[in-house]
Amino acid sequence: MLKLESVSKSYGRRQALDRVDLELRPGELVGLFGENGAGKTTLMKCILGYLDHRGSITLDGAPVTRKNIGRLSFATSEHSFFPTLPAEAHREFYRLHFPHFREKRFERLMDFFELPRSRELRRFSTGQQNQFEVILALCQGADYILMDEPFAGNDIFNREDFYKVLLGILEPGETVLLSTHLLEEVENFISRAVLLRSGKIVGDMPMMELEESGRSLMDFVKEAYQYRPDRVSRALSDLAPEEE
Ligand SMILES: Nc1ncnc2c1ncn2[C@@H]1O[C@H](COP(=O)(O)OP(=O)(O)OP(=O)(O)O)[C@@H](O)[C@H]1O
Repeated sequence: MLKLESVSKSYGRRQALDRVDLELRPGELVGLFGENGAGKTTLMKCILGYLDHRGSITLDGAPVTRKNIGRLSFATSEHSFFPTLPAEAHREFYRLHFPHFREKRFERLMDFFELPRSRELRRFSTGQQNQFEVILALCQGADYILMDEPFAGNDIFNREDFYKVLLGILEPGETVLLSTHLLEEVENFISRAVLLRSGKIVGDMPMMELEESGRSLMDFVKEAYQYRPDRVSRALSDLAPEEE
């Protein structure tokens, strides 16, 4: 289990995470939602040890260190691959460095996205780079796969099909934490929804429970955020040019 206890993070005076408690259990597919600046990326970077923070983060009871960091993988739109290497060189690198590298899955996903194996990554389109970033995170052999808006800029056909493929290939013990703004697209993929607002968890709901209550993910997010439908009309009337 990946466990966060009272995790807080500030950038100078700006508090990005405020005493976050969160447990991710093996096999869960968790959607992490929240408005721009809610703290989703910061949360993932704290889990990965990229950022100093207060509070505790443990993997099966042990702090995240060089010893167990390989159990976590990360796909980010900031990209973490080597731009001057082709896909096939990444496959070799991962095979050498990650004992649980999933080579068969790598080949299948490369075929699914129809990515060229011998072209340097910097010559991929942004969408293809995102796809490759996700492939690496899924094939590293990690138990906890963190994905931070992995498909920002990708076309809808690839994204929707991809979530179906993902459901088919994930093994029971693999856990996914996926941050995205595209609620409808992942509604049928995730098993649990976690909502962040101003660095605090304001909602945490198993999708089964949500379905049983007859509400959609969007309903849940709007409730938790106390969404105000009059916000747009108010902003427009405030911003409208004054009459002479
Ligand atoms: N390097 C940084 N320096 C200062 N403030 C930062 C830095 N990174 C993030 N922040 C601030 O921390 C808060 C949380 O940012 P974060 O990027 O984690 O949000 P997010 O939920 O991922 O947003 P988005 O959906 O827009 O990607 C925001 O107020 C942001 O301005």
